[in-house]
This record gives sequence, structure tokens and C-alpha cells, in this order.
Amino acid sequence: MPEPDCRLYLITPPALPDLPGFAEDLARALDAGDVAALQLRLKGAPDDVVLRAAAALIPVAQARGVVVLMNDRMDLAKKAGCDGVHLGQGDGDPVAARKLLGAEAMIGVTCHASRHLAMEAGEAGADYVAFGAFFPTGTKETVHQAEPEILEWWSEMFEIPCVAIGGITAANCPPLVQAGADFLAVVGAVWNHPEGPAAGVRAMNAAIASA
Ligand SMILES: Cc1ncc(COP(=O)(O)OP(=O)(O)O)c(N)n1
Ligand SMILES: Cc1ncsc1CCOP(=O)(O)O
Ligand SMILES: [Mg+2]
Repeated sequence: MPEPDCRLYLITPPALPDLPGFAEDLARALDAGDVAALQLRLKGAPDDVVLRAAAALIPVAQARGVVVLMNDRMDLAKKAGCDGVHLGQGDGDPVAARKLLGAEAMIGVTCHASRHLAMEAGEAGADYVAFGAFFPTGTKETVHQAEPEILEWWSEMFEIPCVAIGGITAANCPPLVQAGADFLAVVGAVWNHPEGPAAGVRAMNAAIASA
């Protein structure tokens, strides 16, 4: 099957109290449809917990052709053998991440709702720029609100892929797909789906395909 123009980018829940159970849920979710990337985002967890989670989850994702990015920490991305890192504005320099992780690594940068930050990230060698939050979210306290126009502008101006994030669901995602988002990054839409994560992936895939 050809890859769709817009793909799902899955982010882990912020804590994984049952790691073996989560690894099984993840396998089922990834087997349910198209997922391009998985971000390990275990906010506030000690390094050894993050590394244990990475060791359990990276093989599950990579065996299914899903690239794995570490959130925030380029050093842990390297230690854990991730395919890349996602850096927020306070999480370090994409140039330093490239130096540490190498030319093949995938480096993403949070750009909130800022064209300036996105151009800066592009110049620093980011492989994607992430805009958001597009919708209210219970997953993270957010201060920046993005509009679909920024996706339209970015994709008309630049080749570097853009990611949309923040409160995205199967119901509200069509305008983001139509505006040119290359990836939709979600937590709740998959992990909190009432019929389970596999149903969440199927619902997001279907909504993207029919947008
Ligand atoms: C794909 C993607 N986009 C944005 C973020 C947010 O990163 P950041 O602003 O550093 O916030 P935290 O995720 O660290 O709380 C992301 N993680 N992934
Ligand atoms: C990490 C992050 N960055 C901006 S919004 C957000 C949370 C995304 O989670 P959800 O898809 O549940 O809104
Ligand atoms: Mg961060």
C-alpha cells in the first residue's frame, strides 16, 4: 500500500505504570493501522525508568517499521538507541543533537505557533517542525494556540515536513490534514479511545484518509 500524505505520529502516555502491559497494547495499536513514528514521552521519569521503557518499546516499534524518538533528551536518545529526538524550545540545540546523533537521526523541534521559530529550526537542520496546540488538551498545559493557516503557509513555503499537535482527534483533524500537516501527533486520541488504542489508530487513520 502507498503511504498516505499525512500520517499518524503516536506519543506515549506521560507515565507507564504497567510497562509489559503497555508494550502489548502498543503492539496491538501499531498492528491496527498506519503509524509513522512513536515518541517516548515519560515526563519527569528518572533516567533508568525511561531507559527501561525504551528497551521494552523500541523493538516493538522498530519491528513494525515505526521510528522511535525520545522526547526532550538527546543524551537518552543516544543511550537508548532511538532513531531520533524531539526537542522543545528549552530542550537543547538541534545542531548539537545532530552532532551527537548523526546525519541519519530524525530531529524534530517544537515551534508552537511561530513562523520564526519554524524557520530557525529548519535552518538548524530539523527534520520536522511541530506546531500546536491546535485544540484544548488535557495531556499538557499549553500556552500557545496554533491555527491551521500556519500549516498551509509552512507547507507552501518549505519542503521540511510539519507536525500538528494538541488535542487532535478523529473528529477534529480534517482541517489540519487539508491544511497540509504531514503528521498528526496524538496522545489521548489513541490511548484514551473508548474502544482501546487499536480502535484509536483505526479511527485516526480513517479520519485522515477521508479528510
Ligand atoms: C511532535 C511533538 N510536538 C511538540 C511537542 C512538545 O514539546 P515540548 O514543547 O518540549 O513539550 P513537552 O512534550 O516536552 O512537554 C512534542 N513533545 N512532540
Ligand atoms: C505534548 C504536547 N505538546 C503540545 S500539546 C501536547 C499534548 C498532546 O496530547 P493530546 O494528543 O492528548 O492532546
Ligand atoms: Mg520538551
